[in-house]
Amino acid sequence: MSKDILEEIIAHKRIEIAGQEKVVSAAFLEKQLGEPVPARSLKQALMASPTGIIAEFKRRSPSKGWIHRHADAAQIPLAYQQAGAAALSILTDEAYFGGTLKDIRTARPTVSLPILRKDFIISRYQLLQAKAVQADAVLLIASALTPQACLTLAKEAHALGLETLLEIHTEAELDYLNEYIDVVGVNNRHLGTFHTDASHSLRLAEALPRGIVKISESGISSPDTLLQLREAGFDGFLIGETFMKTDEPGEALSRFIADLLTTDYTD
Ligand SMILES: O=C(O)c1ccccc1NCC(=O)[C@H](O)[C@H](O)COP(=O)(O)O
Repeated sequence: MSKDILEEIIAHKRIEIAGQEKVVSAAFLEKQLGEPVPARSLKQALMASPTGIIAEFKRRSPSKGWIHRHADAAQIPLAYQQAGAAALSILTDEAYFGGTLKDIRTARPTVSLPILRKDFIISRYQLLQAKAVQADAVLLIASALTPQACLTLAKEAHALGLETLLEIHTEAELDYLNEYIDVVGVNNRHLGTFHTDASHSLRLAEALPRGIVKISESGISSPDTLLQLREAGFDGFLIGETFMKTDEPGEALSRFIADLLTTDYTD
């Protein structure tokens, strides 16, 4: 993704949110929510899980086009859970990723795992939407926000009972960390070229603060890579395309975990 495309996505998002707010106001959404319901904790799920895999539901991407055009949100998240995922990520951006908030609403009653709303969050309205469909955590992308906006959104997310995943790509973006961030993720996807390189996380690992749950995101396609990342201190691994490009993403995750366990024990 070029920086221009990130800017394009964010510009589109602003227009999209303004349109949505005209149809369903923030005040209406807030009223629907009632008392804050505690989220299923992504952080705790990652710490407790033997795999640490956050399995992603992703129909398309700006880098690859359609990956799994007719993916069913009533079937794949459940299959991921049955295969041994630690948590789920559901892309809700429609224009660039072919997802919708409805995908979380559909998946929620079928699974007990924490669900991350994966989107380009730039306003409190999107946090209300996330809560309304019973997501448990939201993504905050450093390169799409200022540190102050990140702090404000993370604080508001907590007030609504949502956990936060801060995504960084550079060491400098560690400045975005604040007391309301629950998990920090290193994105292996280069924002200028779309190139994904899991060793990017290995290079940044030393710079990450101790005592925070850490995940590595994007471009993870083998158990070997996951084990190297785990060795370097990562607790979680966000994986989408590796599973979604197959006909049966849940079975692909099952095979991945079986290979992971075999590799782990024979090391
Ligand atoms: O996937 C993309 O092409 C992409 C482009 C621009 C911004 C974000 C993008 N992906 C969102 C994600 O964070 C990934 O879906 C997630 O990290 C999983 O990555 P992968 O395992 O490589 O599908």
